[in-house]
Order: sequence, then structure tokens, then C-alpha cells
Amino acid sequence: MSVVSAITVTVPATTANLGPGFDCIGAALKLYNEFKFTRQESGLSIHVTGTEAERVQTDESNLLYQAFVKFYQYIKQTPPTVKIEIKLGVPLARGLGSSATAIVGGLVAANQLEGTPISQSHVMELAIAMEGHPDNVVPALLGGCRLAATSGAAWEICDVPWHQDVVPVIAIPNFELSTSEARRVLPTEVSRADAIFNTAHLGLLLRGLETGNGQWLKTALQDRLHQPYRKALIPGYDALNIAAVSAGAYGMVISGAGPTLLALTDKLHSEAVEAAMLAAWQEKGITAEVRSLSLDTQGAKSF
Ligand SMILES: Nc1ncnc2c1ncn2[C@@H]1O[C@H](COP(=O)(O)OP(=O)(O)O)[C@@H](O)[C@H]1O
Ligand SMILES: N[C@@H](CCOP(=O)(O)O)C(=O)O
Repeated sequence: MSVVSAITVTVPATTANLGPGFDCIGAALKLYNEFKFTRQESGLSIHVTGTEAERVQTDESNLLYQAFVKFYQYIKQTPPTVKIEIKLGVPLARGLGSSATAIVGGLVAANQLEGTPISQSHVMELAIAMEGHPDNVVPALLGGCRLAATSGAAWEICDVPWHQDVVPVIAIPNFELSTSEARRVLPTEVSRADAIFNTAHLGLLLRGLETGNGQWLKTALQDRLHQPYRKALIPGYDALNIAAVSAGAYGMVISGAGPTLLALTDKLHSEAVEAAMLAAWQEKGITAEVRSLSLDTQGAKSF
């Protein structure tokens, strides 16, 4: 492809961990950020509209721009001066991969502006290195539900079949929890028993997502590596868990590092699960947005 003067990239939100798959599995959701880059001689300008626009930096510290610059450092070129227009649809610091949208968006936009000098898998490796874990940036880039593993060299990515009857319900509270803060509360070591617990439950989760087997999903959506330490950072976690399961959900997990909570259910119960989770947070005086979302299957798209 040839060098172009402008590019627009849309990147989906992502829900990472899915319970036992800490730092290795995530799914893209039909909720998007849009980033438009236009070459301009007059220097960098960043304009933000949409959800919580006032909270996004508009100088060189902006994460989207940082990723854009990282790309040019990688190809050993000077980044062009650009006008950046950001349309936010993914709430910030809520566990829906907003940082991943910025990292993927900046890298993909730069690659497209320069006529795609590097491959998509190269973009993915750069994104993982920048974010520090693959479970948001990989599904954000590729779409769908993805599992990522590495033995230290390259990353192996596999798509995880998601049964059409498995419905994700997200409950987004009006308070934030930064990923860095939620990672700080995690222990540096885990017991063999907890490692085995999560290994087995992740395997069951993969089979439950593929088949839609409710019994497998009910058991699989448990974790001992991160949620026991993070739930204390999310007021109402236990109440929402009880409410969601009572309304028919297979189970509830923390979306990414939170505070958004994710329930998995079937189409028959999704509306009841939404209502139950919303009511549970309202009873605690917490405002939230609760909705069922479909999986995004396309990932980052540029035009
Ligand atoms: N669209 C965006 N453009 C620029 N920076 C963004 C964007 N979305 C998120 N960020 C950056 O990512 C930070 C949130 O990252 P993080 O704490 O990991 O939360 P999340 O769970 O949303 O990924 C924001 O404070 C902001 O600095
Ligand atoms: N595995 C990470 C996922 C962070 O997801 P985010 O959406 O909160 O950025 C973690 O749990 O720390």
C-alpha cells in the first residue's frame, strides 16, 4: 500500500481474564473508540469528543499518540505531525480495555499511514510489549475471543470459539479503578493448589464457551489468582454476583482489572440479569450502566 494523508481506525472494547484466564484470554465487544489521524504541517493537535472526553490528555502524553510515536521509533523514522480526532465510546479505567484501544489504535493508524510496512503480527507484538499483557490488545486487534501464550519468544494466539447462545452482560459503575492500581494488590506468588485450580478452570471455560454448556460455565467462571484480591476494590461485588446468578447467569467475573463486572448468561435470562445487576448496585447507591453486548468479530478496522 502507498503512504496516505489521513486514516481512521475503529478499535473495540475488550473484556479480559474472563475469570480463570488471568492475563491470557480476552474477548472483543461491540463498543468502540474511533481515532482519525490527518497529516498537518502545523504540529500536533488532539481533539476528543464522546464519553468522558475531558479526561483524555491532549498533549504528547496521550497514550494513543505514545503508541503512534512508538511505531515510528520501531521503523526508525521521524513521526509526521498530525491532527488527531478521538471519538470515545469506551469508558476510561473501567476494565473494558480503553488503554488497549489507544495502543492498538495508535500502532494500526501509523502502520496504515505509512502503507503497512510491518505485518499485523508485528503490530500485535508491539502492542503486547507496550501494554505488558496480551489479553486486551490481542482481541482488540483481531476481534473475537483470543487466548495468548508465549514461551518467551514469539506469541502463539488461538481463537476461542464462542457459542452464539452465550451472552456477555457488562455492568459499568460510575467509579474508576486503574489497571495499575488493581495489579498492585496481586500477590507475587501463588500456591500450587491455586495454580492447578485456575489451569483446570480455564480449560473448562474454553470448552464451556465453545459448547455453551451451562454446567461447565457455572463451574469454570471461578478464579483464585486475581479476583479474591481485587473484589475488595469493587464495592457491591458480592451483591451483584448473588443477584446475577439468582437471575439466571452462569456466573459473574471482574471484567479485566475492573470495576466493570461481567456476567455470562443465555439469551433467555439476559434481560433479567441486566436488571438484577443494576438494582443491586442501585441499592448501594452506585450508578451504573448495564447492558448485554455482542462479541466483535472484526477487531481494529481502518478506512
Ligand atoms: N481513547 C484514548 N485515548 C488516549 N488515551 C486513552 C484512551 N483510552 C484510555 N486511555 C488511557 O488509558 C488510561 C486507562 O487505562 P487503564 O487504567 O488500563 O484502564 P482500562 O481498564 O480502561 O484499560 C486512561 O487514563 C488514559 O490515560
Ligand atoms: N489481565 C489484565 C487485564 C486488564 O484489563 P483492563 O481492561 O482493566 O485494562 C489485568 O487483569 O490486570
